Amino acid sequence: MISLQNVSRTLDDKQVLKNINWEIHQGENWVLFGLNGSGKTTLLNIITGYLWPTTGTVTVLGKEFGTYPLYELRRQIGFVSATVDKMLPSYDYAENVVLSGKFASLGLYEEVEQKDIEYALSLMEKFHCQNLIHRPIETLSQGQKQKIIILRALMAKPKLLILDEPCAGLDVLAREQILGFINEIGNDEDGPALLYVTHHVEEIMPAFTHIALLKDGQIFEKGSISNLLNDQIFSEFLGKKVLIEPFNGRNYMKFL
Ligand SMILES: Nc1ncnc2c1ncn2[C@@H]1O[C@H](COP(=O)(O)OP(=O)(O)OP(=O)(O)O)[C@@H](O)[C@H]1O
Repeated sequence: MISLQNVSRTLDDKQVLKNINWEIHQGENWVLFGLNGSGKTTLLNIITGYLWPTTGTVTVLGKEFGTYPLYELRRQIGFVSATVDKMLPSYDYAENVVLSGKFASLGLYEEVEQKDIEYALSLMEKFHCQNLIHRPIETLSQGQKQKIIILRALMAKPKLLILDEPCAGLDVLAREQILGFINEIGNDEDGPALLYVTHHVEEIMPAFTHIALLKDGQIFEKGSISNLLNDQIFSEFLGKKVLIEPFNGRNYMKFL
């Protein structure tokens, strides 16, 4: 799905990413875990083709960057961040925003086909959002808006869905709702591979299989969550003694 080989990136004389080697295969759901300033955004910008690496090669969905039209690739990659909701058309209905994912717009400005409408509604039903049908966006809670934005990304049937801190700014209840929602998408056999960016251990849901720990622009460790999500690795990664406590399929971190 994604292959980064010896990827480095310099911005204004600062080496922001250093020699990143990372492979994401079909059937894997990854967490990209890093503290502020570790290089997560820069890495995502490289994966989505908005930034070019200074050195190294990037292959996404089997296509090496530079050899294939980027807009074709981007259509197959869904992207959700915490800030997209600010751009939502407030008077439009939720289902129209979902539908607009087909056209890579945020509201509906194009002619739609019946089959697209049916697919949008089926997505809303499949992921338990039928109660949001016919609701103007301005009447939705922050968590409900985020669900609509995620469904909008699914509308284009992406092979890869990147979720860049999608729970940032949500209250604890809305966050739990969204995490459950994302977990369901991650468990869906017909769904896209997920790449979830966070710096919160408790957001790592059971559907995630792998984790890459990014520190100072370098991959500190990467591999299966069962091997890496533990006291020793996280204490070394953070440079502070921490305890990772599993509970009910999730993990919680405490500083000692
Ligand atoms: N245009 C730029 N010029 C110089 N340095 C930059 C530039 N953009 C980012 N950086 C630096 O590169 C490092 C990585 O930034 P990046 O935004 O990728 O990190 P991040 O992990 O996404 O951080 P956060 O979680 O705070 O958003 C930071 O130290 C940042 O200050």
